[in-house]
Amino acid sequence: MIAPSELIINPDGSCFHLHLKPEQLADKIIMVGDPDRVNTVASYFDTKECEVSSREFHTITGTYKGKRITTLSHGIGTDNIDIVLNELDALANIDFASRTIKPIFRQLTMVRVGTSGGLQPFVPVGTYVAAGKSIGFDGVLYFYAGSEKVRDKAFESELMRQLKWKLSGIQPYVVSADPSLVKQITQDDIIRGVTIAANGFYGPQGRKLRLPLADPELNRKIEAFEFNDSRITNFEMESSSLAGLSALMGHRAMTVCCIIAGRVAQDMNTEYKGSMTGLIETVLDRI
Ligand SMILES: O=P(O)(O)O[C@H]1O[C@H](CO)[C@@H](O)[C@H]1O
Ligand SMILES: O=c1cc[nH]c(=O)[nH]1
Repeated sequence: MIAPSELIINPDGSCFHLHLKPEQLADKIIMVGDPDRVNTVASYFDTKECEVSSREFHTITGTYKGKRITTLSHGIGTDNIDIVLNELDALANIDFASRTIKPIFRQLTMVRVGTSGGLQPFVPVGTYVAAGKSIGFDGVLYFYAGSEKVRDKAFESELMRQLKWKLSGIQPYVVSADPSLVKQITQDDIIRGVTIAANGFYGPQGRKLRLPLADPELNRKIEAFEFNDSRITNFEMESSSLAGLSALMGHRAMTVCCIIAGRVAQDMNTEYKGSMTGLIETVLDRI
């Protein structure tokens, strides 16, 4: 039995942060950072079954063209993904009444639809980029046993070498999104890239406002990095722990982003919400 302090169930039978009950979760999940983007995704639904809001976690479950889908916001950062993934997995695979793991595994399919900063001239503002691989600047995955089974050690070594890594205490890790899901969602019209999930928006993505950066050359080295014909395409803030934890748990997950900041051309689309709708429609159709 999993103790009440470890799997926290609210008095209404919902999980601690998401405030969702097991029966409110669909097998297909569209995740977004911004709680308001959940409304955009759900505006395409034909039916709406439930809507729950708690902190930055806003969830709507409904149907789209006959498919039952849950859309939920995870807020910003890989640490939030730790909460969201563990609670979604608990909703699917732990019996809340007996607090025991269910004998039959239920697999979830999760697509995160996010915004991102582009790092190459071939992914200008407005491009959709899927994270075939994610580089985690965070440390969430290291707290779970067996992380080495889902990490790409060769890629990690090459990254440390080419980036002449200087930031002590941070060891970037590399994980893959679910390959069959990436194929299903990207088909032949969405770029498959390598995405850095940074543990911050400013310094960790090489943005200098008032504070100087520890390695001011890091973005230049990231942009020049090349390994096995792949380049690092974009920055966002969740894809690494999403791909890594899902792989450890046995779920299918991936991230696809719309580029809203061109870090090479130094341009920005502050009116990006309109360009997210095309990506949301594509993911709804293909999930
Ligand atoms: O637009 P979302 O989905 O939030 O994604 C990106 O935008 C946020 C930073 O502005 C981070 O969450 C990053 O991953
Ligand atoms: O530059 C960007 C834009 C959106 N989200 C990020 O994390 N970085």
